Amino acid sequence: MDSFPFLAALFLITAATWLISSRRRKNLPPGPFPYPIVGNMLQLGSQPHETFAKLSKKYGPLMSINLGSLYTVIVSSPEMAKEIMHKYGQVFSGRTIAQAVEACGHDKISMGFLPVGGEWRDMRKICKEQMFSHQSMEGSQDLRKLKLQQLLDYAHKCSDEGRAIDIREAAFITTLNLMSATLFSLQATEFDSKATMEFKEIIEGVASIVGVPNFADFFPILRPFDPQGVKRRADVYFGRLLGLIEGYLNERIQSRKANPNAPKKDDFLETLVDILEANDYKLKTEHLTHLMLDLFVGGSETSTTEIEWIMEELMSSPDKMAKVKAELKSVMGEQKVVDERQMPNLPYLQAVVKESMRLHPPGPLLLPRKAESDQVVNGYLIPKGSQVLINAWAMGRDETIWKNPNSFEPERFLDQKIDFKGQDYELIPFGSGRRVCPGMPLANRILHTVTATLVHNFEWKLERPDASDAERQGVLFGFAVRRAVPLKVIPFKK
Ligand code: HEM
Repeated sequence: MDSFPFLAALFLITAATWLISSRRRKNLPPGPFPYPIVGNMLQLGSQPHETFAKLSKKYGPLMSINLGSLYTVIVSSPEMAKEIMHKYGQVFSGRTIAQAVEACGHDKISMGFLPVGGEWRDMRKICKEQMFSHQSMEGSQDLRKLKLQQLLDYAHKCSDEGRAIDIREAAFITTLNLMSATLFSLQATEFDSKATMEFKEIIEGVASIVGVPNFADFFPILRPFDPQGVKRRADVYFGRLLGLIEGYLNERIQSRKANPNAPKKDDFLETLVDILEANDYKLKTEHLTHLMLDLFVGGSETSTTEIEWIMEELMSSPDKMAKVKAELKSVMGEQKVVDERQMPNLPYLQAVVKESMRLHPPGPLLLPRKAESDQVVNGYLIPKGSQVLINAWAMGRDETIWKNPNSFEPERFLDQKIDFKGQDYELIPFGSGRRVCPGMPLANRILHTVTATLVHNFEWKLERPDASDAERQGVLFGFAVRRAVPLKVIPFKK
């Protein structure tokens, strides 16, 4: 019995030494000491992207860690990101599947999680050519204008009552409304209507489950037992959201049958019904309902989080806020809601959005990729099945790439052409390559128009100007990395 601690220590040391030496033997990317069983999980801390950024300074831009039994490679430089997402893009085009994503069989049918193949290609094609094409984005912009007007009305009401607006809350509802307008052309709802609230509750539920660390993802042996109840809860939320989407789709199919000559609507639902009727693709109704789920979940948390960061940065820099206001005034004049066509005339606003994305990419580690086969990158072997995380946050804060990387300086983007569309690897909040975010054209419009509407029409004061910097910059890691304390600001009419 007395010898137990000694034997246990001996076992741990032997296992760790074996893990490290096997890393060296196979020439895997270097990384911190992995403990047996847990690997490096205890080192992650509450902000894994920041921990990885620090570790990569020691171990390099291609570093490996063990998350339980999930072997993971972390990429932290634009050069290595280009290798992974472009040069070897086909190899690293897979996704690791979290247990939550298995809810309602989502992983087997979802564009966001299927491996690159026929079904995935068809859905990407529908998104690119039909839903997010320039033409369909232009076609649905008047519907989005109505939703921005609702945000404006709500802000006026708060201003009249001297009430603070929770920016996250208002951005979430507006984003959902803008997405519902684009996807379903839902009639203008009240700002806090029942339908919007139901969507909001479900999507927040999905995001909170997908964002929570789940032991079963790191120790697959636990998956059948679902020890944290993640899969059970995800089944409920995914089921409710799919039910709502199916309801909208069936309604549209029925109304087409009832009025075959009625004019078509400018929305994605109409496109989906056309696709189902024409049967051009080998896709079933479920592919399309799960696709809608991906779009709603993928688009709302991310956009909402970013709008809150943009407003936070502008509130912290009154001089930059004044510059955006002046630019908006010169372009919009007395007009209240910005027209999406005016975006090219607002270079400073565009620079503000880019700068916020550089400092606060909503998904700092993007969406996990997976190696579909063994691949040597920069002299190191990345074995088949490895999870690959791209640390976009670390690249955005790298002092070898950006001057004053931790300061909010939108001006840096005025005299250079760097964009976040996936070609400039130092700024890739939307990813890059085959799996780059398909919703970028809509996200781009949402971020700019919501910010413009808020900034142009009001002066803003913090509800709690005495809050410390630590409180204001504190973050919560999850599906998207957001402010820990919601930003609350009071609007004043000009
Ligand atoms: C600020 C807003 C947004 C950010 C920062 C963002 C970011 C991302 C990132 C990093 C990826 C993974 C890219 C990769 O692996 O290379 C992604 C994928 C995806 N995004 Fe977005 N996104 C945003 C908005 C949206 C919107 C508005 C939609 C839809 C309406 C959307 C739908 C999706 C989908 C479906 C995927 C999966 C694509 C695939 O795996 O093939 N996202 N997004």
